[in-house]
Amino acid sequence: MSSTTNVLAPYRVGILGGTFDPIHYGHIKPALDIAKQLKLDELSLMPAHIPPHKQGTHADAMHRLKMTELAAKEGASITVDNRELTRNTPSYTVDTLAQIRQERPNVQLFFLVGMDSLLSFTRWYKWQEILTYCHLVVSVRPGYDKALLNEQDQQALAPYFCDSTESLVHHHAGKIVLLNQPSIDVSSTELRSAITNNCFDESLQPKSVIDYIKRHNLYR
Ligand SMILES: Nc1ncnc2c1ncn2[C@@H]1O[C@H](COP(=O)(O)OP(=O)(O)OP(=O)(O)O)[C@@H](O)[C@H]1O
Ligand SMILES: O=C(O)c1ccc[n+]([C@@H]2O[C@H](COP(=O)([O-])O)[C@@H](O)[C@H]2O)c1
Repeated sequence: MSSTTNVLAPYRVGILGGTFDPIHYGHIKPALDIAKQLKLDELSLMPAHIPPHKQGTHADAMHRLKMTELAAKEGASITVDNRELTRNTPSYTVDTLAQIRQERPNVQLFFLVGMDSLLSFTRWYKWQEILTYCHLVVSVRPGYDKALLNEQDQQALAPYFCDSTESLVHHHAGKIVLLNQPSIDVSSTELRSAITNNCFDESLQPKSVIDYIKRHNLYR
């Protein structure tokens, strides 16, 4: 480490929450790109037990966790945080981040989401409180665009948007930053329907996850 770097930079922790039903490269690759771009010290994948905005899940939590653990091996520095699986209430991000913040008061937290999540963010439970714990990092996702935010949401979110990743160092939390990494056109919904038809694609999911799905006959 040079004498001028990192002396004042806070320790940076990135968290990608998701249903991961199943996990795919649209989750992992943008997260790894963001980790590099933002020089994150840690990156964790956090499977949701009861995703607040979804009508249930397809594979049970234990399978989603196992697939997430396999996918985490795709990046040397990725870990899995299973804390939400220990709660039997909706996996509200605000509760999770409040807990993490209590455990680690001094780290800078970055909650990673895709653009589709930004479009619904003002409907998340206590969304303003979420931004007191973390920065929100939004990755591009085919089919979704910031321009699709309605007028009311644009106004609500405007004070939080931040143009440069460099300036994030000056804020402990509370900024929303949009990053422009290569996009990956895949969703768990599309994969589930392909798997039902016995179609698997190693360009969209790690082979280890595909093998797990086959072994446990998931999504049939
Ligand atoms: N292809 C993608 N590119 C960028 N972000 C993505 C992509 N797929 C998912 N994400 C983001 O990852 C997080 C978890 O997504 P989730 O597990 O719901 O996957 P999904 O593919 O959207 O699932 P489903 O199709 O079942 O709704 C969300 O913040 C979502 O915006
Ligand atoms: O807290 C909320 O109200 C909330 C609403 C929607 C999604 N989330 C979180 O956002 C992450 C991605 O959710 P999903 O449904 O796209 O898999 C996951 O960690 C969810 O718990 C959280």
